[in-house]
Amino acid sequence: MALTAVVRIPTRALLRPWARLRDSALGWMEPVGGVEVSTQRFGSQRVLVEPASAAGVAVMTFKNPPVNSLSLELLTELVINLEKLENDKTFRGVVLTSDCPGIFSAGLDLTEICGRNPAHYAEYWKAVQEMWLRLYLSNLMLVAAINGACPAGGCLMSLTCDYRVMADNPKYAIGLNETLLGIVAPFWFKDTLVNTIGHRASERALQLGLLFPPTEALQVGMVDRLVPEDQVQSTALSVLAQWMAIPDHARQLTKNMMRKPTADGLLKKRDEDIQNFVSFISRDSIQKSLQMYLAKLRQKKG
Ligand SMILES: CC/C=C\C/C=C\C/C=C\CCC/C=C/C(=O)SCCNC(=O)CCNC(=O)[C@H](O)C(C)(C)COP(=O)(O)OP(=O)(O)OC[C@H]1O[C@@H](n2cnc3c(N)ncnc32)[C@H](O)[C@@H]1OP(=O)(O)O
Repeated sequence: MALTAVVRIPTRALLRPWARLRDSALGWMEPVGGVEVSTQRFGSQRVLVEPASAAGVAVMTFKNPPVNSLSLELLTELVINLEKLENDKTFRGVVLTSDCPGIFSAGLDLTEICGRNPAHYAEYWKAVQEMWLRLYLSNLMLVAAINGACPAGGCLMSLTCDYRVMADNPKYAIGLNETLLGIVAPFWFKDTLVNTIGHRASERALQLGLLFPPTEALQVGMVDRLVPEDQVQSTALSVLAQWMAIPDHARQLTKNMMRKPTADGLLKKRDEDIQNFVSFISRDSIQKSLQMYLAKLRQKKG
């Protein structure tokens, strides 16, 4: 029999200034107090959410081809779908994965931070902050099933998860490579990395913009497990099954205790962080670096 549930979407979620929702892409949303949805399969244009066969678990799949870059739309849909899962108390764990072959996520969408105006940069950065805060502090157990390349913002997204399973394919790499683009990983990207791999390894990785192939990523502690490509999702689901054995309240309080101080670092100065980002990214020299990097990416094929 089909499993269905009523999911309440708080209206406040619809009122956030950055979330100028493209309602056409979010067919399940209605600007009223709540909406009934089937948990058989839901989501939106760029984020598919499917309940897994195990009770209480969902798989969230990003499908923003060609490279799952974190566009404003994808970020918005991600946060809304996460909130929807959190409000539905039947879900306790989520696997995050990608529908783009060979790519988990190419990170921030460079077209959102290059050649736009300051108001756009501010709106976009607020959405990036929101994605990080929501994932990092989520009460749900999150496991990243990293089935492809995972640079920069893609890496950040996976680092917010409680556990990372990566495909053991030397073609893939993961890391915060911002310096290679001539930009700087902000302090909360850095803090997330430090909390995962420690200070010294982060200092080196961030300065050099290191992208670690799977074996090195495992060694440094950036991922927790490597498996053959076709077992990434099934392994992530079995990891979740183990985590589900822990009483939720104890695990959630522990997660919050570990992560809240880091999240507070941003929460205390969100507006200042947006201003810093806007003034940094608007510099001519930074825009030139980004344009050159994008041009190189585009030329690669030709
Ligand atoms: C003092 C200052 C203090 C503080 C500073 C304050 C603020 C901080 C400031 C800035 C912080 C910004 C933090 C930024 C984080 C980021 O995430 S930046 C993005 C970094 N991402 C990357 O470097 C990845 C780039 N992409 C790739 O390496 C490859 O595309 C891939 C390995 C992901 C996939 O390779 P392929 O399969 O070979 O695909 P293609 O390379 O051919 O790409 C297809 C298509 O997609 C376009 N594209 C790729 N990545 C992006 C992207 N991130 N955004 C937008 N578009 C992307 C690529 O150009 C191709 O386009 P077309 O040629 O088809 O048009």
